[in-house]
Amino acid sequence: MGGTPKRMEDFAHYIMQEIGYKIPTGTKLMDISQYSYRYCLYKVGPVLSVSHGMGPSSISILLHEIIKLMYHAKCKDPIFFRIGTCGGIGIEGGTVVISDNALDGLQDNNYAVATLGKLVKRPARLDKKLVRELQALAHSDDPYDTVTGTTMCTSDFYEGQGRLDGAFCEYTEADKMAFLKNLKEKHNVTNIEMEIIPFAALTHHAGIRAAVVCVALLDRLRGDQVATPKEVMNEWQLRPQILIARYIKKYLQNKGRISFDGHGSIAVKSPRRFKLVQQESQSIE
Ligand SMILES: O=P(O)(O)O[C@H]1O[C@H](CO)[C@@H](O)[C@H]1O
Ligand SMILES: O=c1cc[nH]c(=O)[nH]1
Repeated sequence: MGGTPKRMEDFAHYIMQEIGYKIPTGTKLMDISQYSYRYCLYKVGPVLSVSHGMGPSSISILLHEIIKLMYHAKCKDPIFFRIGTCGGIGIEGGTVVISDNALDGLQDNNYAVATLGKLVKRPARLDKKLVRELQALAHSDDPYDTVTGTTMCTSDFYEGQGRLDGAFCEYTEADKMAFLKNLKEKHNVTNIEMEIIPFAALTHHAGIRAAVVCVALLDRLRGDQVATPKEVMNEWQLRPQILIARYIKKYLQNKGRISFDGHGSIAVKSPRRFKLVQQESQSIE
């Protein structure tokens, strides 16, 4: 999954080519969800490519629906990926970041949702092994860096990310820089985006392995505006897709029963059923 319908339509076509999936002659890939007018959804064999919009609320709704869909479709061991864009902190534009930890705008690593008038918190955890597997698939001859780091999730692009160029701004450049440097130095934050907290929390709650791979559109220590030309940004947005396609290809070549140990060798593991948790104490298999 990723933010925009266009990216996820492109990914559907790209992954179809990468895994050699054929659809019947005379047919074409369709957006199964086109009449929802909310998200796009493409199915390419064992891969679903779906857009989630912007921000925690949007992805949270989508995740509830996709987790239910996986459950009713009796999927075993699904893996969820978010392929996105982000602002980097102290990294070059074009760098790919695999998230190994998630924090919200208050540097908490829980997803807090007001539920029946009370704040319910769920831990936002990512699968560290999946992070290592993905990092092992970055090629040394890729013409860009692929790094691992903590990702901050905000519910706003402007004030939420300390930008000075929104409609309102009641802090100074110095305040912003102090905030960003503190994120980097004290909390090891490498990048900022807007969905990782619900993504990590809801997949973890369901027992689904999940990872977030984003390309940095800029270095926030150098500015706020995304001034990179469109063609360059479009090329950058392919980078997370390339990494995830490498993973999917390797996974399918090994019949879905593999794990990478980070050194190129493969270990067989048994498939798991994931949980659809309906109440805290009750999980349905
Ligand atoms: O490029 P996507 O996947 O939308 O991700 C990032 O871009 C959007 C903000 O421009 C937010 O959704 C943020 O998380
Ligand atoms: O700075 C950025 C760039 C992309 N997405 C974000 O959320 N922030």
